[in-house]
Amino acid sequence: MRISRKIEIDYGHTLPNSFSFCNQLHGHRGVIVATVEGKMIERTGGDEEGMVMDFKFLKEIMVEHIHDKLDHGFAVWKEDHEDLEFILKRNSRVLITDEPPTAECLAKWAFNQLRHRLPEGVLLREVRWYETPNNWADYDGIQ
Ligand SMILES: Nc1nc2c(c(=O)[nH]1)N=C([C@H](O)[C@H](O)COP(=O)(O)OP(=O)(O)OP(=O)(O)O)CN2
Repeated sequence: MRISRKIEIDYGHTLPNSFSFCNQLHGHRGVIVATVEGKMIERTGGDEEGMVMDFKFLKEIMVEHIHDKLDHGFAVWKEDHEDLEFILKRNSRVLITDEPPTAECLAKWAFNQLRHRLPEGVLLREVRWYETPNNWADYDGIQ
């Protein structure tokens, strides 16, 4: 059985090598959907009976490890020295990425933020990162 939880964050980024306006400092309303898989809990009378895991706990993990790291912050590529220097002076919430902070990169980052933080028996299957309502990336831990 698979269940999914969505959170939304506001963040800035830039793709300095992009030929389009994506090379500007700009912001997005990011939507992140985590899909987890497990068996429905059968403990009779338990508070998670009939659930893979409580949506509430999945939300808490996503808020702590994704929202609270990037909401109202800025994602900057470690090789983008000029912007990195400016953003580190200006912002207290900065996510420094190994690759340009595309939707693909951020989906992978979010997946790795969650993968080892789920309850026993619950597997993270996929993270979907919407950069805009029309553009998104899916990462399943493999490619
Ligand atoms: N594979 C990727 N391509 C692009 C990425 C990305 O992360 N991965 N990012 C961008 C830009 O940052 C930008 O946010 C996308 O802009 P745009 O295509 O204009 O998005 P819209 O949804 O506003 O476009 P509509 O045409 O209005 O749907 C570029 N490429």
